[in-house]
Amino acid sequence: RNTRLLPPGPPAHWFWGNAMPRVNIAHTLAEWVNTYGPILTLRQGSQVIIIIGRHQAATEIMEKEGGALADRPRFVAAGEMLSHGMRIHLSPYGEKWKRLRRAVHTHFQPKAAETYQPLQMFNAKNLIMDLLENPKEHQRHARRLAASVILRVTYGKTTPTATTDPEVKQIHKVLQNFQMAFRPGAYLVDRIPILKYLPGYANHLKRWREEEVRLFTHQLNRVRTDMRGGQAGPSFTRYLLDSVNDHSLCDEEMAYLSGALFGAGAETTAVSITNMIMAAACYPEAQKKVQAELDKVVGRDRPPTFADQESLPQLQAFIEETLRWRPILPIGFPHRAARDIIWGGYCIPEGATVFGSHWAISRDPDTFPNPETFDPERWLDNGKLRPDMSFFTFGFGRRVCPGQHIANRSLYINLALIFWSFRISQVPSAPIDVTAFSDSVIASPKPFEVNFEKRIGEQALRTMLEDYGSDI
Ligand code: HEM
Repeated sequence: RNTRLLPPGPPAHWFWGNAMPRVNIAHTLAEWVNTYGPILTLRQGSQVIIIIGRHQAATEIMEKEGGALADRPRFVAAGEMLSHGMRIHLSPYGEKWKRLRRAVHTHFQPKAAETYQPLQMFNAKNLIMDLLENPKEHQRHARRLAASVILRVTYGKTTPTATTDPEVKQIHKVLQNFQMAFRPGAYLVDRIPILKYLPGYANHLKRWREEEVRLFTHQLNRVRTDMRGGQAGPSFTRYLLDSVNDHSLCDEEMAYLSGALFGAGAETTAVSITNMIMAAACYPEAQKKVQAELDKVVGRDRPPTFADQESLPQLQAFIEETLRWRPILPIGFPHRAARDIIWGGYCIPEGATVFGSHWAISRDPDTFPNPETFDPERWLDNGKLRPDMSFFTFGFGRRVCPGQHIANRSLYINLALIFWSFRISQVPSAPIDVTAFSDSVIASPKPFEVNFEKRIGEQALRTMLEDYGSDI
């Protein structure tokens, strides 16, 4: 019954299923959506995969049927062998996920996220100082900024968090291991789960697991020790340890939950900022409008703050458009259908893996006419942000990103300060390779040459930013 009602899709090999390209998967999915319709079926072996590639279908399926899609598919290598079911992202829907999610949600809901604003301003100022010193390294600075904020938010870590900091390097290494284990098709065990019990199979996953357990436990214990000594600043981990009776998480769950936040929040934020710098360099007219708005609302005698956010719709539209134009998770994150879902005469069968494909949705011509055009104006009506426009930057339904309020604040304050301080342009001899970003992902994109011309005199800028934000 279900097979007859499956959405259409490209022909698949009877045993292997659909061949997937090695790169630019998101683009291939978008082409298939153009050919087969808003939702399509793929197969990997016997696994049915449903791709949702249009805005309306995503709203009606991923959002309205959110309850049926709160589950994740099984990840044997990354979720079971490496993480022993501890990573919130991969955790199946159930009692444990609810406990983990509640803890994150409570700490990062909008009101609570506000308490980190002074810290975000302080780090945004540091990014400006880094750009003044060495503008060519802007991508590295964005990574350092994002790592610094997330480590401070998660652990209250007070040591300088340069990307060369040994602890940051170790955290990156653990994240890289995870990304390797999570890569689609990387491990046969994801197709043949019984291999998990084969002695000697993928032994390195055991070694990687020991490394991450050691690191995450060490971080948790350090906060615990700081708390005993009365030296722990506010942080997510401190909150977990303080309210252990409310959320009933054991030590390993707390250690992994904090550890997971770095993976979730660091590269995503860094790549978003880099994409915005690239968009500014590629589209000077759009940048000019944001700067005219900053000049009118803020002026050049004081830096922008969070209090200005509501009065800067042009800047907000620029951010929204960049997040649509270069989605941070182009393929999306997998969900699992817990029951049959009927939509448009098709059936998404129970057990199917379902992706809301961010890239394909971002190219939906009905919602975003001329989707390849970078046009912040599409988000505005009479100079105000349109309430009827949305994109799914932070995912879908019950699994929507719980860090979105922190992330949005980071993007706003950094972009406001960058645009207020600099005019960004391409270096004529080395034009930006926009295609290098077309698969914009967690992996770092190819470098491109950008010029940061000061809009505010350097000394005046340094003086005005002296007391900007606080390191809590
Ligand atoms: C621009 C920055 C960010 C982007 C674009 C982003 C995007 C996403 C997306 C698309 C998902 C998957 C949603 C789904 O399954 O449909 C997700 C999940 C998640 N994000 Fe973010 N995120 C960002 C920053 C952050 C930050 C700063 C944090 C932590 C403070 C965070 C924590 C998480 C967690 C814990 C999950 C897993 C939720 C679950 O499975 O229940 N993210 N994020």
